[in-house]
Amino acid sequence: MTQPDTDSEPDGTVVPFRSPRGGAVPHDDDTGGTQAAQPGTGAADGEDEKGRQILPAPGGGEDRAEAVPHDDTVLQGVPVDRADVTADTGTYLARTRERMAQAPPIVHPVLRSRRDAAEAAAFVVRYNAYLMAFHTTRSPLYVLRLMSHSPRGTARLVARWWEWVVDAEAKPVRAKAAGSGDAMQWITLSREETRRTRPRKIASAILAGAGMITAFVAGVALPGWALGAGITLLLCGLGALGGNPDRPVITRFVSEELLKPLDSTEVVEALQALGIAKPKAADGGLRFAAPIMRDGPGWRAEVDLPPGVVAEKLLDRRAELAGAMRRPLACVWPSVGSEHPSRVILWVAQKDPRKIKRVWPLLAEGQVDLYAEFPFGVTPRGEVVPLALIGTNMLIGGVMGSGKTSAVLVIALAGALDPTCEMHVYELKGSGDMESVQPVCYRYVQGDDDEDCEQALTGMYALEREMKRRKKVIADLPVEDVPQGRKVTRKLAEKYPHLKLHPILAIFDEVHTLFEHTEYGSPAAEVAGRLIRKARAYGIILVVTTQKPDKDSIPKMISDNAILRFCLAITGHIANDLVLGTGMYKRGIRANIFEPAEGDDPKDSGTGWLSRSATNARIARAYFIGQEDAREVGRRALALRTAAGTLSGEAAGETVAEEDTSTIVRHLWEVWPDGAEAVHSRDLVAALAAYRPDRYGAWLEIVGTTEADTEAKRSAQLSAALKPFGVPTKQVHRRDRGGNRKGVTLDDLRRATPADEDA
Ligand SMILES: Nc1ncnc2c1ncn2[C@@H]1O[C@H](COP(=O)(O)OP(=O)(O)OP(=O)(O)O)[C@@H](O)[C@H]1O
Repeated sequence: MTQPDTDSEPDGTVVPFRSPRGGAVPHDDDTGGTQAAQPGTGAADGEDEKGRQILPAPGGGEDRAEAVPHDDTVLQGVPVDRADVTADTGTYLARTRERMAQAPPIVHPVLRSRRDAAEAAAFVVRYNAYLMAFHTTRSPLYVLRLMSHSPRGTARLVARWWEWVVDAEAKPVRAKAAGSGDAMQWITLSREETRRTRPRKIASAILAGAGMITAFVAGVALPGWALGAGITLLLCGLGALGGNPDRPVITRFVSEELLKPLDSTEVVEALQALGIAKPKAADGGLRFAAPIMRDGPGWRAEVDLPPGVVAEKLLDRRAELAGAMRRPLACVWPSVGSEHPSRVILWVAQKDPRKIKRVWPLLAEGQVDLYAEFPFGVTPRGEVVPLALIGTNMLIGGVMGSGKTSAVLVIALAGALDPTCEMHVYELKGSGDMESVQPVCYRYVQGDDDEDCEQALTGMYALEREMKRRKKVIADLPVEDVPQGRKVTRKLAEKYPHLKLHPILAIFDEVHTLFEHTEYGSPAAEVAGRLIRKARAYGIILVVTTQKPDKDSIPKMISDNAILRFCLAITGHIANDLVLGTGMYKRGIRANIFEPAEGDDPKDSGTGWLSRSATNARIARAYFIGQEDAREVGRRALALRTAAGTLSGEAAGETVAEEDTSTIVRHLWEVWPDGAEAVHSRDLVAALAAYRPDRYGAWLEIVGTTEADTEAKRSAQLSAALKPFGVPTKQVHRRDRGGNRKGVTLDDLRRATPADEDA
């Protein structure tokens, strides 16, 4: 398909034609654009035939009646699209600039990157070697096929020779002369025929004789192999003359999906099939912004969709697009271009990425430094996607079979391979997919029962306590040790090993199991919210995964404060934005373009949008590490830690202390003044903070603009914490404590206390 030449002049010539009443209409032959409404075109008054508006002639208004008379006189319109107004794009400079902007690069893109050039060269060599081997193995078949055509070749050769010997070309002329009764002409033609054919007949006889003698001598004198080769050659030669175009001798190598380069016809036809390009136009109303070119291990097309069609439309229909192109889903990657909303960047892989085995570079050897990057996955183009976790936290979301577990396993194994990293793993699916890292974990919990959720909650409390410990020790350090602010850095961790500031990787797989728990869900959401906001500064990396990205399964605090986000296949824009952040769906960062695994077909499993922000989002497929390989890595990690002496917690055979999971209701009973029917929130907050500073001490740090505001804010914290347990705060009167104030009544507290708990 050729592209429209945007630089050329309009094709048509503008000719004067009659006004509705027969008057000639003047035209502006520079632009070709000044045309008046023709009779029968249906164009409205004040519009040309293309619907462009025509203004009344200068001096319009009152004078319009004169300028556009209702008789045969000429229409004096001035086009809205005036040549002088659009002159900017018409000048040589403007046109040349536009041309230059679209000019192909001087150095072919493949040659710009050493990696691309090497890959292209290797590919060409591989391809030609393959072709050679392919045809060489089939050459005996080709010879047989050729020989099978030899009878037809012989017949063709004999027929042609005979026609030449008898001068068959001249036969109709001689027959005509014989029919016309012109004796002189006939005699002349006969003589001529004899003169031409006699030497041919003699030559043929000699050749036939020589041929027979040669055949006889060869048959007698030549060895069998030479005779055989000669006959084969002769038959092949005759076979070549008897070729049939419908039965080619050479097997053509055709691969629909593998090597078919992307071309504009394919793009246009696919978009037409989807109803996005115009059905009848040869170019589908599309415009190719740049020539289709090789881009890494695939091709890249930049297409402007027809006016009014936005590129986002195509994102939602990736599977249909791949179907229309007859290419595997994993090969077709549309994205929205940055120039304007109708620009599509279509990247098509040359080979199905799922069939390219990508091995995690750390599978067989190597260690990880969690303060630096480690390989997490690959882009559809095959580029390695690194991940740096220190100073961040991560939210991974996706439907069942989207590949969350395998993605988080890469992270867990990376953590395991850093001997300094303390691993806390809560695998709340209970499938055992993370067992490979258990031997190196400080704390490992697997299962989705109540006690597993309880342990996950206590784990969160323990992390919060550790965070506070680190915060305190860092706050006590001299300022020159923390020039970049009071946070954990590698330098700090190495300088003060006794302070134990090593990285902690805490993974909560399928965390919705915990957040949805009737008893532990609410306190877990609270503590997780605090951890996700603050822990990263202290070297504690929180990674949570969920297969239920909805507001009940991911607390707002987490979806709002997650830094790294990996959104695998999901359904709908709400889930998309919960995992990736508000507004991402609108910006075209859409994870509903991925398909989760179906049966044995992994489809897009493991593939998702990895983002830090809207401008830093890319599609990545996490490395897939099979369970056997993962166990091998786990064994290596154990050996590394044993050698480094960094095994701790359960991995070192210690019993990790059980945390207190008692609820705020229990704590209220502990601090409740004997005999009081009601207690003010202000007093309860102070009592709770004194009783359990690790849990409630933070409330006293809340400060408002006035004393009353401070009190109100702290009381609000208490109300929020009691709400999940059904304990309301309301106006209560205590004469001895300042009269009317917000507080809790003993009755309400009793009602919220489980029957088996002794008040
Ligand atoms: N990166 C990947 N590359 C190739 N295949 C993958 C990848 N990740 C996952 N798969 C395939 O998809 C299947 C489902 O993956 P996984 O169990 O990780 O999904 P999940 O989202 O955790 O599912 P569920 O929520 O049901 O536990 C795996 O069995 C595997 O075959």
